[in-house]
Amino acid sequence: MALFHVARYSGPEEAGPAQAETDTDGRARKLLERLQSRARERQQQRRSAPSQAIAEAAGKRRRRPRRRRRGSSGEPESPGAPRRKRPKAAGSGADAGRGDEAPEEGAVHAKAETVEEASETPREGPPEAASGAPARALLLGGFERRRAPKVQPLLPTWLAKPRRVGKSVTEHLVPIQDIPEVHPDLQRKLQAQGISSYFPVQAAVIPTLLQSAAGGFLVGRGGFWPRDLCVSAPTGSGKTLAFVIPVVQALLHRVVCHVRALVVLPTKELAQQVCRVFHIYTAATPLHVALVTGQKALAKEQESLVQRTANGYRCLADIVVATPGRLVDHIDQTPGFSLQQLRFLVVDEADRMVDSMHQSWLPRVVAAVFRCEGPADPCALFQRGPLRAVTAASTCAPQMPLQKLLFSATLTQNPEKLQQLGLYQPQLFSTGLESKGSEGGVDAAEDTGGKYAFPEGLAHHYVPCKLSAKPLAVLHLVLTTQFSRVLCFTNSRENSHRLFLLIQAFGGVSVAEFSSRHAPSQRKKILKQFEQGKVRLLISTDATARGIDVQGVELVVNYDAPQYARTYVHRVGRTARAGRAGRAFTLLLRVQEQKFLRMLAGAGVPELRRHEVPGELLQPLVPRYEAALAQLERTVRVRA
Ligand SMILES: Nc1ncnc2c1ncn2[C@@H]1O[C@H](COP(=O)(O)OP(=O)(O)OP(=O)(O)O)[C@@H](O)[C@H]1O
Repeated sequence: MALFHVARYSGPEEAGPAQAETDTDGRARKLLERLQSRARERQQQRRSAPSQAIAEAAGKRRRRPRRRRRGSSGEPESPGAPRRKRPKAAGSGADAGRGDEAPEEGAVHAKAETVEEASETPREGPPEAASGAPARALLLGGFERRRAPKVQPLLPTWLAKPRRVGKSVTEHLVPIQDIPEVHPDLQRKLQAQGISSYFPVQAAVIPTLLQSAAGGFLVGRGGFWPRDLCVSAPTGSGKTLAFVIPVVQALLHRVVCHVRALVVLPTKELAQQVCRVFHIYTAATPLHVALVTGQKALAKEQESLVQRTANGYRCLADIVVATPGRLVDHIDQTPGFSLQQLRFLVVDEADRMVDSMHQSWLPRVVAAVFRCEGPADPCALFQRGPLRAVTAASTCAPQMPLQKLLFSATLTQNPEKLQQLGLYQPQLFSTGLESKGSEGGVDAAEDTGGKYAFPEGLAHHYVPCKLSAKPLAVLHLVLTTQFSRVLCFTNSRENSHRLFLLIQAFGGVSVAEFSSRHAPSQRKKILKQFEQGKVRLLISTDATARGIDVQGVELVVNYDAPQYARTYVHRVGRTARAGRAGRAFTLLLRVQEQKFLRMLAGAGVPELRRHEVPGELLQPLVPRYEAALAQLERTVRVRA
């Protein structure tokens, strides 16, 4: 498939031939001057040295057996043969011209030998050689270190110049009626969900996708494939509907049920959430949505995907929402499960999914899409094959394209990573503040920086505190703020568990724990309780950091500081969604402060406020906290 061009770095080799020549000339001239000055020094030394020493040195040298000269072929020269011209001495222009790099060790010795040999053999020319001056090997090198030129990031045009999308989800919204391309039934459903306007990312992406799907399941006018889409917009800005609406509309008038849209997400909970949204917008349509995440037994999932008939298998799902592992299981093990009619491949949380490419789920999906069973029928009405050049022959039978749609709040700008997705003429929609690099590297900022966009209603704080005071600080934040739903993140499931037990023992706060310690069904139940407000404080690992949309989360606490800016963006993005307000607090040890502040500055956090929690405020909690600690200790001892 024709990909975008990756020309990532313009290093010194890209400085151009003229520049390279100038560099070489400059170095050659420098070397020549150096050698000439050394020759002058030697001459002066010889003039001042006592003639006796010179004679001795000359005598000693004369006693050494003379080497036999060999031709370049390695054969001894015949006595009658004319003497070949000796290689020029080190100071000659030819050598100087070659000396633009510091020679390797072996090369130095070889050169030294040549120079010594030259001084042994009488020759015409410089008088010092004839006078039998002491031979000294001339070692080249010792050139001053030059700073390597700064590497400029070079982005492909589509990444460097994205289509800008408004960041605010409270201003300049587009009323639903202003995009008449959206089917009236879908408009009605949107309104029934309380949605009267499109958020900026939806207003930009929905019409673009609908236009590219105007040719139904076939390629567009002129035989051209639709472009793949990448969307980078803040957390809670409505990316889900930006793909749900156009996908549902494009499939509305399908006649035969086949898997035509596949949505791949990193976690089961996220897949469930997206599946719920699809169910809302496909209700009262002939479209079927299937969820394959491994939450149910494989056989149960197979029943929702295919049905055995007298003639083979019948597909039961138009839209499949899946996690990558389980999807591959079905490709391998579900008879009759076919992706050969797939039109849309949606990759949500795309940067995370790129990281999981080692599972090779994407090549498996692409292979399943373009799988050819038996010899290709040249008279087939529709053709399916990987992208090729548009020719008269290729356009005579209608083609079915595969369009990839990537969504994330922290979409990677690393072209090498994105290239793994095999995008076709991608188009980027972004709310990002700055592009990390630019086309041609002219105004490139930095290599790995890049700023993320954050929800406008989100206030960022950090709380400096000691390790031992961290649980107390969490309790203080929860008890003093009176927020009804607080999400607290730790870096490991052990930390989550310990903090949960401690706060449970402390009492007074309805608390629950969410991590891979729990079975999927338990996790589902816990999330539901949190959504319903039955649990006030949910202590979680990063399992809920991405995509989870729980209404009414007003406070996010990072009990453990996140290690990466990307993690921070997703964690704090669980609050201040869809234009609402929210607050994020990160507890920091003194040693973490500097690095964390630098990381957030690089990530583009608009304002990070320091929030001191004085010891006096924690003091009233201490007796109960110590009792809880003692109780926890007893519990741990009993379990051990
Ligand atoms: N046009 C709209 N008007 C009002 N609310 C909306 C609109 N579009 C989406 N929402 C609501 O905004 C919330 C966040 O949407 P969504 O989950 O799609 O965000 P997201 O951009 O995918 O976030 P994340 O990056 O965290 O996954 C949801 O509760 C959704 O119902």
